[in-house]
Amino acid sequence: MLTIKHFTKSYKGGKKAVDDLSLVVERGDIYGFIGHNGAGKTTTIRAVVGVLDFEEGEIEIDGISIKKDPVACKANIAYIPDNPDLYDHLTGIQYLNFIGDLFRVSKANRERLIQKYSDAFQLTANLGDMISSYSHGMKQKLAIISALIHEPKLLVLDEPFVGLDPKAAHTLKTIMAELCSSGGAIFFSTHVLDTAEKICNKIAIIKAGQLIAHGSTEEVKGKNSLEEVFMELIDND
Ligand SMILES: Nc1ncnc2c1ncn2[C@@H]1O[C@H](COP(=O)(O)OP(=O)(O)OP(=O)(O)O)[C@@H](O)[C@H]1O
Repeated sequence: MLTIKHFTKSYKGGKKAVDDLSLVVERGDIYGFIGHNGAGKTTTIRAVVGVLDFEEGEIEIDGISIKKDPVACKANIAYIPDNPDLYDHLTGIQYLNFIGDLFRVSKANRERLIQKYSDAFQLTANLGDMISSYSHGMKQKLAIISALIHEPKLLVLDEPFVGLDPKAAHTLKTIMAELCSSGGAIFFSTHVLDTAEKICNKIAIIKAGQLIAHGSTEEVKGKNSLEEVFMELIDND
């Protein structure tokens, strides 16, 4: 579903933010991407979803290069950034319809999916309100719903649990599991290690731009907790 081969990215004037990173996300995977602040998670994620240029390496979605055919790739991806920038002057429902138009979602599917996900996130009553009146968590929920209405094969999320209340976090976990059991895949960054340990079948740990562990959650953590393994790997130079 997602193949990253030797991805390397340097920002202007800086050292390598990500150095020779390779990993594969397969259909059905909930793949957690963890690392300390500044490790290179957002850089990798932004390159995967085609909003950040890169010179070295290759990224493919379902065998299609994100560099060569970004439009075809983006049709299959939904991306929720860590701080979604929504249009404040629209209402929630106007925004969802705007995204639905962009991805050419049929009227029937759009209505069904908006209903399903806004009910699940308890946002239905607020869809007629201006986004400018939403709390941070409500904006986060709207961004998640907008990502789901075009039924992406690959859902890419940057820190999705930040700002969500416990019920919304639980709803998101359920939706993530649903998407993967119906043949989709998820690649997401998080600092919430116990959630990653519980819901991910695969984990990658990045440190200072380099992948220092990746594989099935059992392989990566062994008999320890993910937090213990993470602390040990991050502290060892
Ligand atoms: N636009 C930019 N210009 C220059 N350097 C950048 C830019 N964006 C990120 N960096 C640098 O690249 C490195 C990786 O940053 P990145 O945002 O990918 O980390 P992260 O793992 O997502 O961190 P966090 O957990 O804090 O969100 C850091 O050293 C950061 O300072």
